[in-house]
Amino acid sequence: MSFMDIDEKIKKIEDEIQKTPYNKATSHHIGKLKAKISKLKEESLQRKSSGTKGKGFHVKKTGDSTAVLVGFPSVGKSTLLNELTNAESKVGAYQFTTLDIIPGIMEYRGAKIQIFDIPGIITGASGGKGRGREILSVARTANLILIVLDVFNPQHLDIILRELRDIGIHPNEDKPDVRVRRKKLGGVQVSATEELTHLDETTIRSIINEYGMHNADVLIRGDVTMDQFIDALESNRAYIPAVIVLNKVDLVDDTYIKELKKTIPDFIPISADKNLNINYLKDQIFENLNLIRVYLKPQGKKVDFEDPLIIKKGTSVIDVCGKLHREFVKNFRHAKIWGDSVKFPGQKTGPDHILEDKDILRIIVKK
Ligand SMILES: Nc1nc2c(ncn2[C@@H]2O[C@H](COP(=O)(O)OP(=O)(O)OP(=O)(O)O)[C@@H](O)[C@H]2O)c(=O)[nH]1
Repeated sequence: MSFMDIDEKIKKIEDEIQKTPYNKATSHHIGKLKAKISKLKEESLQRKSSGTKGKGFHVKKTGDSTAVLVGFPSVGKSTLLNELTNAESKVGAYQFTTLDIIPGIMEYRGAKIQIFDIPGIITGASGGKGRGREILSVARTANLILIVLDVFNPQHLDIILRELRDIGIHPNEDKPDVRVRRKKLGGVQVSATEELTHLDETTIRSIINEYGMHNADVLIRGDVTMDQFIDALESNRAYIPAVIVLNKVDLVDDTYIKELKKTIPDFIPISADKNLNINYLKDQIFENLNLIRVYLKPQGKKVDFEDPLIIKKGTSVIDVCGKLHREFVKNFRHAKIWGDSVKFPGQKTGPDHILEDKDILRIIVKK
């Protein structure tokens, strides 16, 4: 099947969905059609990326975590990258100055966060859509997406979100909790932990069948929608937190910003050029990456406040031991902690204790 065939096929099925009234009796049919579309889109994506293999949008990751800047040309991504990081990205007074992926390192609260600038989301006539998508797929590998909007073009947000979704990225969404276990016999058995208001068993079966499974146990947690259920069956989905950044606010007044707040609920207003609100943005990047700092206190030594260990929120004491040295895991006795995660300073904890930002940690091992 050529690209054209795939696109046409998708269009045809979309038209059919449009024409089909949605009700209990048609739900399973619509589910099947949506699953077909999802599979075709996946096929088209796979081809686009294999076609350009080796041309190199592979970016080396360094640092504790990575974020990527996504936006239209000339919204000020290069300027912002230069403000946030040590990179020296070219800033152009015309569009399309950024043609490569430019990485920079932002040092903040002792963490080294790698930030990529990728070319504007619409890459223009020469780039073509396929290449644009290819580049955009770099976002898939990031831990955080920074959607950069120009203050005069807030409507770009919807386009960006759609483009991201088209390549399987779901910004700010939780991964649907759906487990499917194939079996040899017994048909499709569905169990759910709560009432499903968007899906019935026939629809679930029809979708599962479309994916070539006729015997399987399906366990669903949460009231998932039909689209979420289909997404859960695709392996290629990325659920990544995103922050919306509104740049060039130096060009408008407060009333303008207030108006925008009515249509875009959550954005961070900044001016990359005039250095407005950049520190707050750094703070929000750190927060949304879900990072915390832990200061280590080696036995008989002072706390190392200079070089904190940067870890993910939710990390336990024993996970930290694993990062440091396997001896700490093997000979772990207990930990002593000073900070927000404990009731009193120097409290003894076990291996499963979850650390919090700015905790001081001392690991005590068996002699
Ligand atoms: N007034 C104002 N101008 C800005 C701001 N940030 C960037 N600019 C200007 O906007 C223009 C585009 O900035 P770039 O940083 O090159 O934009 P870009 O998004 O990297 O553009 P591409 O490389 O084409 O993708 C330049 O003339 C910048 O000086 C800002 O906060 N306020």
